[in-house]
Amino acid sequence: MLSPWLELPGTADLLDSFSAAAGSDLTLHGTTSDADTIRDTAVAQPLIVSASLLALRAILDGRATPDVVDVTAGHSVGELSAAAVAGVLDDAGAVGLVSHRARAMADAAAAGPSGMSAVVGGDPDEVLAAIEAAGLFPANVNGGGQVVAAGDTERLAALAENPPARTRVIPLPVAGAFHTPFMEPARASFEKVATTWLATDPRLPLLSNADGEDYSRLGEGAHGHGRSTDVLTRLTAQVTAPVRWDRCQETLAERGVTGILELAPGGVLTGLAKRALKGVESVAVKSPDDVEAARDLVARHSVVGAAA
Ligand SMILES: CC(C)(COP(=O)(O)OP(=O)(O)OC[C@H]1O[C@@H](n2cnc3c(N)ncnc32)[C@H](O)[C@@H]1OP(=O)(O)O)[C@@H](O)C(=O)NCCC(=O)NCCSC(=O)CC(=O)O
Repeated sequence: MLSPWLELPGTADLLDSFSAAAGSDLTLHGTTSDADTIRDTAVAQPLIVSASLLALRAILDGRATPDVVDVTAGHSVGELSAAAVAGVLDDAGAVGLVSHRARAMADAAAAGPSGMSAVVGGDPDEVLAAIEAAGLFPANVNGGGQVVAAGDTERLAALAENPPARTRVIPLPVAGAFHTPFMEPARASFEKVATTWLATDPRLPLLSNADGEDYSRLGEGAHGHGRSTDVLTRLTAQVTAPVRWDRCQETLAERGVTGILELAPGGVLTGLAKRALKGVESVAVKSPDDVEAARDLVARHSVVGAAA
């Protein structure tokens, strides 16, 4: 997963700093660990955030993010990467924080057989009703006709056997029912770490998974504490709350976004954007081979980049 990035100058040192922050050997996991090892949530989440941030630094090549990016958002675990893109967390801080999140979620997922399945297509109201009737939760509302159901494994199997009209149910390779009440023990233990984590206010517009709002437009910050506290509070709540990626995409559309860059490992969000944000150009940065296309997209679409 990380081998191609390690061929770029400076990346090995950056990854060493991420390993130190994570308290685990991410270079080993990102290069030679087997698929089962890195599928473990406790390993997967810090690896995903590391891949995103190695890609970001490669694309920026020493430039400051606010000089290039007009707005940023991340999906579930990616919301921590987005917080780093916005400068709320420094890169190693994001990897350190996500490592705590990952261990807490892995522990909570080990409590019983649970999982997640994407429901694609169909009538949105019927899909939500069917998920509820099956005793499951609409964990990720991804837009473009995709809702991820989460909960007990047997109930997910029953939904797949009896899917809502005109839908397909696609099981996801994840260890538990993330973003649902199943994760309450993880939320409670993560909260103790997250709420005191070192953070600063966003330096560019950052959208929240809770409702797609830009943090600079939220009311909480007006009540005596900074935006960084809002971000940490919402990152904690996100562990048990639905990811409203549909609303994040709606905000991107309202802001007139014309180009989207998806950081590594990359691919799922550009896939969703092709359905929900038709006509918006996107590049998924999967390996260093995509960096030139990413820079080209930024050069043609970034408003702040054009001004800088
Ligand atoms: C469901 C996916 C696997 C689908 O990805 P694909 O690359 O296969 O996408 P695709 O576009 O080819 O779609 C697969 C098939 O479904 C069909 N299809 C897709 N979307 C459709 C729609 N809206 N309506 C009708 N059909 C649809 C396609 O036509 C295709 O059919 P055909 O096969 O006939 O061509 C992906 O979008 C995904 O991973 N979504 C879930 C994202 C997510 O929420 N992850 C959970 C993260 S939890 C997490 O991260 C935990 C944490 O917080 O840390």
